[in-house]
Amino acid sequence: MVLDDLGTSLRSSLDKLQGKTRLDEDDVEEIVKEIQRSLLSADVDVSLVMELSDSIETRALEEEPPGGTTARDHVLKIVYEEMVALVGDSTALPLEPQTILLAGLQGSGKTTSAAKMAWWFSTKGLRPAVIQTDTFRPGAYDQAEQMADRAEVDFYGDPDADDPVEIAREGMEATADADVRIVDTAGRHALEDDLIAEIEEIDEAVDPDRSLLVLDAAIGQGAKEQARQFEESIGIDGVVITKLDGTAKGGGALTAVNETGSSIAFLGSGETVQDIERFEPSGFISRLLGMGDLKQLSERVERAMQEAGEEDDDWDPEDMLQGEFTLKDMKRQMDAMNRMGPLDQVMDMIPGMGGGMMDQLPDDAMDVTQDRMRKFERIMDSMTEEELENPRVVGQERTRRIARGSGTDEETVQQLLEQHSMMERTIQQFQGMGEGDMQRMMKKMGGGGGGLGDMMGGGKGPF
Ligand SMILES: Nc1nc2c(ncn2[C@@H]2O[C@H](COP(=O)(O)OP(=O)(O)OP(=O)(O)O)[C@@H](O)[C@H]2O)c(=O)[nH]1
Repeated sequence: MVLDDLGTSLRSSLDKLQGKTRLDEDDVEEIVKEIQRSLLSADVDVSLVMELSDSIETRALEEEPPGGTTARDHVLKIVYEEMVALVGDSTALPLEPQTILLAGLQGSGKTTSAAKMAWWFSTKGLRPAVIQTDTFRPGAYDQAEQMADRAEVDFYGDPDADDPVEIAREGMEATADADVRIVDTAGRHALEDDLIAEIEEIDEAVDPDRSLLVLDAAIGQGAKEQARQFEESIGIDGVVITKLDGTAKGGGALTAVNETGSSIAFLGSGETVQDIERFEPSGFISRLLGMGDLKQLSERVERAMQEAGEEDDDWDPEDMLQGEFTLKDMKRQMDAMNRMGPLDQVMDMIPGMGGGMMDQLPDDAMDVTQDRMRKFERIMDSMTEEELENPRVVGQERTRRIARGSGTDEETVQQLLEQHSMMERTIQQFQGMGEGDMQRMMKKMGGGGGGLGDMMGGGKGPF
């Protein structure tokens, strides 16, 4: 993930301030050095690193912490504010009808991002369309069409035409019904003059509301020059960072954001159309600093719950908070969890659980959890309807039968039943609460006591 290393090292130097009420120059110097080291090793441009660390240093030494604030919280707040300002302190893309032009070098991920963004807008109730103008790369048309199909969004392209400007113009007419039009353009190996001339013409033809620069997270120092050129030719309003699922550090993208005076718009982290997140500066930096990101988490939970419910017409998550919590409900919750994405990503969004906690778990801890979830699923598949509805009927004999039928052992069946009663107790506590208060629910999840947090190994459950 971008600047992962920065998050980890910052947290450890901030932790050294624990208990202190006053900061001395040595403390500040140490933290600033840590920040510089991490940013530079993440490929952020040197002058930008100096600028950022200077302002953190000055503020940490000059600003008086408000009464009652510890030295650690004071520095954390300053680092947070400066980092948010660095990545762009507003959300680059409003949720409204608009035309978006995508620019970037070959292979940066424009075509994939066009479909992903279209999918994202469609989940927000807008009608998107992708317009493919890449006549340069053979196969670009088919790839774009297939991805738009997977995203279930409108698509326009013309495999027989060879003038991208003409395709763009016709595409705008053909997609007049769409709310959000995303115009994909051709990339080249490097910033050649003809690429710039072509994108300027497309820019003129479609007159976009926003132009976004698509950057591979692996790009290093080259980002600055690229950003400058695109900024000069078409004006850049935001950056889409792709391939964050790889090992890249993403520092170059931050440099591009700074160079264009824009913000990060989207983060791409995989090859399927759903692997995208709208960038929210405060949430992102909170996550980086180990403060959690409740907003993203609640979006994911909501989506996963919806998807799990779509396949099961009789199920309404609200019911769970009213009546009994059966093993069937638990199974649905597990399904929903599986849909939320890799557990370590989800964990990072939970306050108090993310931010480095994962680093401290043994490497195979998550595998054990996933493995356990799969076993639980098999066990539930071997249970009768009656047992699923009322697990209390499962005595020793039935436990033996279920263990045999599911190819697991009696101990695991027992653990499942214990897990269920723990979750049932937690759900019963929720039943007394007001309407879906995510914040409190998440606290529960993170704090142990039988909720989803336990299922992920966060509490004292059987994992
Ligand atoms: N792992 C991963 N792969 C990605 C991501 N985004 C794009 N890719 C892959 O990167 C490759 C290039 O992506 P494209 O979307 O074709 O890139 P492009 O910028 O349209 O390329 P040109 O049309 O040649 O300019 C493809 O194999 C994509 O599947 C991502 O977020 N994660």
